[in-house]
Formats: sequence, C-alpha cells, structure tokens
Amino acid sequence: MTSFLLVISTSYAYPIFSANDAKKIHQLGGFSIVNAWSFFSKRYDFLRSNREKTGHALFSFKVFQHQVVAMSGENARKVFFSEKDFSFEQGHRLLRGAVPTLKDIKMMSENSNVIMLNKRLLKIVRKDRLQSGKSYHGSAQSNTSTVIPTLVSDVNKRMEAWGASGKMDPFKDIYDLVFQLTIRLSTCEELATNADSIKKISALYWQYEKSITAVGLLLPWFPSTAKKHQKQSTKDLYDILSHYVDARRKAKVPNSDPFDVLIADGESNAVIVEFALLMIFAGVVNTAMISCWTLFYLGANNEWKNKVIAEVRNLISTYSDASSSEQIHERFSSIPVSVWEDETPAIEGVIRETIRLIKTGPALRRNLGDNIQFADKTVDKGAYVVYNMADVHLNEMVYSEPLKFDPSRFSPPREEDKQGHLLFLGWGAGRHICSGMKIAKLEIKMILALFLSSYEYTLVGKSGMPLKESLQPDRNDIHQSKPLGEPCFLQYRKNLE
Ligand code: HEM
Repeated sequence: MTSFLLVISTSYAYPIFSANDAKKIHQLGGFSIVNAWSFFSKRYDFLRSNREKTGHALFSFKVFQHQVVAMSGENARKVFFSEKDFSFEQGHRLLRGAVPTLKDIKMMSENSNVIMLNKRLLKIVRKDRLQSGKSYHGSAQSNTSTVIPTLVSDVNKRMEAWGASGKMDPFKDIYDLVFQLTIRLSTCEELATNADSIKKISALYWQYEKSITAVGLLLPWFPSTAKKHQKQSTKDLYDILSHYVDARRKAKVPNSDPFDVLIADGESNAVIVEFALLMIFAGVVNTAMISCWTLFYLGANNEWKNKVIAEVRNLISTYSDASSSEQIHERFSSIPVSVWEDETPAIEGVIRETIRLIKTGPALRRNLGDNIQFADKTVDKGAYVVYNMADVHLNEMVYSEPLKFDPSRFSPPREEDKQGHLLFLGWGAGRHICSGMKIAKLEIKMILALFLSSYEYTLVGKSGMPLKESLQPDRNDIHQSKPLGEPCFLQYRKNLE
C-alpha cells in the first residue's frame, strides 16, 4: 500500500484547475486523486453532490489518466442508452470490474462477449424449457423434473432450515437462498444438490467481490494482495465448475439442465464455466439485494403486504387443488411459468418500485467511437461515461414523493413511469436491457410468495426490538445497498394454518 501511495502521489497528485470554457465539458477542480478516490468509495454521493454543486448536466473528472464524463438530464439519457459506440463491457471493466475473466488465469473462452453470453442466457430462460423440462432442442428427456417445482423445492428446503421462528439476517439468509437458486438455474442438478460445493463457490464468490478494489481496477499491473486473491478465486471457481461440466459430459443420460444444454450445443468447458460465472456475478448481487429490500419495504407497509398475500392466495386457489392434502410448496409447484410471469400485478408493482428506489447508482460505458458531439460539447474518444440512475429514479419532477415506497405510482391513472422517455431504468434501457430479468423476477416472486404465505414477520434491530426509523439504503454501498444506520433483521414466525 505504501508503494501504491508513492506511485500515485508522484504521478497523479497534481491539481486540475477548472479552465472551463462554455464549449468544453465542465471539468471538476481539485486533485484528480481525490476525485478518483471519492468516485470509487462514495460513488453515489460524489456524482450527486457534484451535479448539484456545479449545476452542469455534464461534468468530467480524471480517474488517473482516464477521463470520466458524468451525464444527467433527458437528452443525455437518450444518448447514453442508445449510442452504439458506448461500450458496456469496457465501462464495467474499469469502473466496476465485477465479473471474473478467464484471461486472468490464462484460460481463453472463444466467443466471449456480452452478445454471445446473452444468446446463451436466452436459450436457458426460454419459457418452454422452464416450464416443461424439455431440452431446448425439443426432445423429451428421461430425467425431466420441471424447473418450477425444483425451484420451489429449493426455496422450501432452505426455509425449512430456518425453523418455525427466529431472527434472520436477510443479507445472509436471503443471499444464500438466491445463491442456491442461481446455481440451480445456471449449472446442473449434481452441483445444485451438493451443499459443500455451493458453500465453496459462495465463499469464493464473496472473496472475489470483496477483492475488487480501486487499486486493482485502476492499476491492473500493480501486484496487490487483492489482485492475487482475485486470480486465485477465479482459478478455484473454474476448477469446481469445470469438474461438474466434465461430470455432465460423462453422464449416460442427458438432461435439460443448463450445463447439458450448452454441452449439446458443442460448447467448451471454458465457455460453459464463463457462462455460469456471468450468471452468478451478474445475478446474485442484484437479485438478492432486491429480494431483501422487497421484504423490508413490505415489512413496513401492511397495505402492500396484504395485497401481495391476497394475490398469492388467489394463485394457489386458482391453480391447485384446494381440497388436496399437499403442503403449500407442493401447491405452488403446479402454477405455470406464464402465470408467475403475467398474472402477478401486485408483486410486479412491488418489485418495480423496490428497484426504482434501490437501483440509483451509475450505469457505466466507454466511448470507443470517434469524438461524440452532445449538445455543444464533445465527449472524447476513449472517455468513460456514467449516468446516475438516481437522476431519474429519485427525481421529483418524474416521481411524486420519490423517496416514498408506493407501487401504485405505476398503475393507471398515474403511470408516472410512462409520462416521458426512459423514466424507468431499473432493468436497463436501449442497447443494454437486462437479459436475466425473467429469471430474476421468477426468483424474487418465489421467495416472496413462499415466505409471505408461510411466515408472519416484523422488522427488528440487533436487539430484537422493532425498528423506530424507516429504512434508507446506503446508496454508496454498490455491492449490497444495506440499510444506513442500525442493521435490520426479520423476526419471523411460521403461520399456524
Ligand atoms: C433484480 C435483479 C436484477 C436487476 C435489477 C438487474 C438490472 C440490470 C440493469 C439495470 C442492467 C443494465 C445496466 C446498464 O445499462 O449499465 C442489466 C444488464 C444485464 N443484466 Fe441484469 N439485473 C438483475 C438480475 C440479473 C440476472 C439474474 C442476470 C443473469 C442471470 C442478469 C444479467 C444481466 C446481463 C447479462 C446484462 C447485460 C445485458 C447487455 O448488455 O445486453 N441480471 N441488469
């Protein structure tokens, strides 16, 4: 660390004077190293406060040798999300660095780019595969449990382990649950039912996530301990996942699990492992964070909690046999995917509102094209570009009382998200729409449905006493958005019925 500080203090600790002229993008003053550091450690506050302080829809700052342009406002939003030369992958690589790359461990996977990964993901989440358990080639399989009952059973098993009552930390227990579902949806039965391997993968995942540091991202050549940990976790993750791909290659009877679908497509181990890593790294953090916050918001809002419970009960009574002696999770298994997707308006509203309130950080890009003219300013070739979603999600000109949890804002006659262009960015927009949206929603809906139909719960602090203050997310916490202040737990008790 000392040598790192030496490097940065000799190379980069010089002041940038704001030699702003009207045609240039407003450049932040101060020390570039301080700006870079604030951007990495308190990203939300940094972008928001500088937007307010400067009054400029566009301002720029240096992250070492790189120029970063922060954009806001409706016109900027249109350009940001539609510009073909703004690279999603390059933006994330420098400014977020969240997905392990096999290049780091000298393994190359052919066709490794976000377009190919999206194509593979779309095959995996095809409705017929999720519903029927057939392979996407359409051939019937001998070993066909359908995905919905498997997911329901996974959720149920984890919840059974919580016992009839207790106090849980959702940032541990709900995260573990989402991890289980993500492994189920991205790998194979053998791995999804091996608790030890899942535990190992989860530990490596967190080791990797926690070792993403500003130093590692900004100075990739710098041999930091965090960098070493990252490489080691990538290698260990590769070894575990690849072992399960090999096991499926040797299996006598193919099935419809994602690994088998990709094997049948002729994909290599490297491609299949990279696919699973993308699902895990792109999926777990967001899905678990939104699952936790839906439970927090509903825990503080009886009206919406009751609406969701009524919707879930209605699904069960419509799609399963009320006179049967099946347990509640068995009855959920007979609800078709299309019903989970299309006939849950209250849960949809809750998820959308939670995402609006929680996804407030920046989307990231890099301009790989020529200089781009925007209004009378120029975004240089090679510059990084960021757009803070709070610019629209927490904007009182778009959403009335923007900090209030109120899913009815999306329904007629209000439809606040439809009164202009790109007013909801929670699943992405324009060129980069979330390709995991379907499975993320399915996972969150199952967690909510099973939890709310089986348990009563209240929000409590560490001491077990009900929380006094309403919860606000720490918007600078880019990994989990945990609540500010006192940690929040769920005190739960199983329903008697
Ligand atoms: C509640 C959960 C989730 C939320 C709120 C969410 C949100 C988003 C957002 C906002 C973007 C666009 C980012 C940008 O424009 O910079 C995005 C892109 C993406 N997401 Fe998700 N996501 C979730 C779950 C998932 C899951 C479960 C997966 C995979 C299994 C996934 C895979 C992806 C991929 C591959 C992209 C890039 C798409 C592209 O560039 O074409 N996401 N997601």
